[in-house]
Amino acid sequence: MAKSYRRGLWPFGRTRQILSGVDLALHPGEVVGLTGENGSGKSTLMKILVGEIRADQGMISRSGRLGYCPQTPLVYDRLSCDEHFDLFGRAYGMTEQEMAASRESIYNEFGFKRYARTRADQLSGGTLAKLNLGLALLADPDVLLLDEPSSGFDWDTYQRFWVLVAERRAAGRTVMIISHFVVDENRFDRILDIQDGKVVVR
Ligand SMILES: Nc1ncnc2c1ncn2[C@@H]1O[C@H](COP(=O)(O)OP(=O)(O)OP(=O)(O)O)[C@@H](O)[C@H]1O
Repeated sequence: MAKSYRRGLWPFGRTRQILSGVDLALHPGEVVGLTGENGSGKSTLMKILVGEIRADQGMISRSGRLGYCPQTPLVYDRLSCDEHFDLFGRAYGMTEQEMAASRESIYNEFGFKRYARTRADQLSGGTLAKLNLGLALLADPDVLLLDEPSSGFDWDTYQRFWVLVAERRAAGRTVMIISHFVVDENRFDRILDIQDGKVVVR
């Protein structure tokens, strides 16, 4: 696939090619890392994979349920954590029982039940990151796409995050994570690097 962005107003703007000839496939039961220098196109690629933006050229085929954790949390300032889970659960078509069970397990896993009724605009950055990840996990997606999910996490949450990723892999789910940390390298089955608009295996 290929993607370029136009900068400036038409007809004076210039087009900048971000991705060119990207070809990748994600398989069940694997944890894939996506790296690349700042501005290389990692978030752009992930946004294309989830359908948030369109590629200029190419074809994407998806199967199963997708969960997406964007780099900047997409939340509603005035809704509480509970209300977010409720809203997303309905959008996913989950029953009340399924949604409540999943929500409680996410609260327990990441230890933020005490903020269940706190509005998003009153959460700390780390708790907001937990909510962002929790919303992506809510419907137990087959494919989980995470754009730098752990940047606001404390050490304990960071460890729990990787346990959860390992559990998903064991359950045959796919996880793709944008990460800058070389220290995480051994946690991935494959690491893909974006270089000059293309995906290369590291
Ligand atoms: N909507 C947009 N319009 C114009 N240019 C954009 C747009 N979104 C991203 N870009 C540009 O495309 C390039 C790739 O951006 P992207 O966010 O995909 O990079 P990234 O690899 O995720 O970066 P980082 O590591 O800093 O998060 C950057 O130069 C960015 O400025």
